[in-house]
Amino acid sequence: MNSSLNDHATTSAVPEQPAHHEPEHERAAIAALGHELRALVDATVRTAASPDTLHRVTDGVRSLTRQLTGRRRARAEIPSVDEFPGGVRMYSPVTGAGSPLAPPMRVTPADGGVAGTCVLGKAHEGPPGYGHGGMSAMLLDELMGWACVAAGTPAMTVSLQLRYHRPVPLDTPLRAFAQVTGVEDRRVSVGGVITTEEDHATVLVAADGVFVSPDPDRARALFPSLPGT
Ligand SMILES: CCCCCCCCCCCCCC(=O)SCCNC(=O)CCNC(=O)[C@H](O)C(C)(C)COP(=O)(O)OP(=O)(O)OC[C@H]1O[C@@H](n2cnc3c(N)ncnc32)[C@H](O)[C@@H]1OP(=O)(O)O
Repeated sequence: MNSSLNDHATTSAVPEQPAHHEPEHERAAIAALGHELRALVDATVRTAASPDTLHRVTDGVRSLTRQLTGRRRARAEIPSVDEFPGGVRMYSPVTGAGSPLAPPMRVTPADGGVAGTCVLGKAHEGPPGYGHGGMSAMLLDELMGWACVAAGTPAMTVSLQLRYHRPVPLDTPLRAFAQVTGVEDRRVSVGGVITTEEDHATVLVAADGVFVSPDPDRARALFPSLPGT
């Protein structure tokens, strides 16, 4: 596993003369835009600005969107800056430093599995002040996928069972942990939990999942642009 997955998450400086086709420079630029877009999303869901202001900002955002021109990636295309499976995914909605949707969660190896740290904001809200249950599921699903990669068996979720013990607080450092608990041929059993960073003993959400590694023919069909498939 590439443990530097999210080292780009906090990068905010764009080189003055980015060297094109250098992945690290591209990733820094992607992460810088992702960072600003997440700030925009956060400001958008927290603001109490007047309708006039919202209309003015809408016009500004529309003109910015028009600047993202050029070739668009095809549906199943893997970005050149990514390392799939098992490495950097710049636009992952969970870990991607370039995603306006991602917290983004930082993944590192830990205690026989993988740990993920992040803070959920107002954009991830379910009950007022707490995280959406679907966000918890998404964090755990992704991290459990990373646990499969770390165990040497990249695999896809076929079932995910969640138990919500306590609400997950917003604006609070969180820690998720996932580990493989069993492997039977292509079937991988994985467990995961979410706690706060402050209190690892109080489980907020627990998950049990079954993941299956696609056989080579299925992998080729699902991911035609994956080198080696
Ligand atoms: C190159 C590989 C890359 C993979 C990397 C992924 C990275 C993901 C990134 C992370 C993103 C985060 C994560 C995400 O978001 S992953 C996205 C959400 N998940 C999906 O989209 C997966 C959708 N499902 C499928 O495409 C297929 O089911 C796959 C391809 C996974 C397996 O299709 P296959 O045709 O092989 O199987 P099946 O579907 O007929 O049946 C499944 C059933 O069979 C059991 N079973 C099957 N085989 C074995 C076996 N050998 N030994 C023991 N048991 C086996 C299996 O447990 C299940 O049991 P049950 O239902 O009866 O209880």
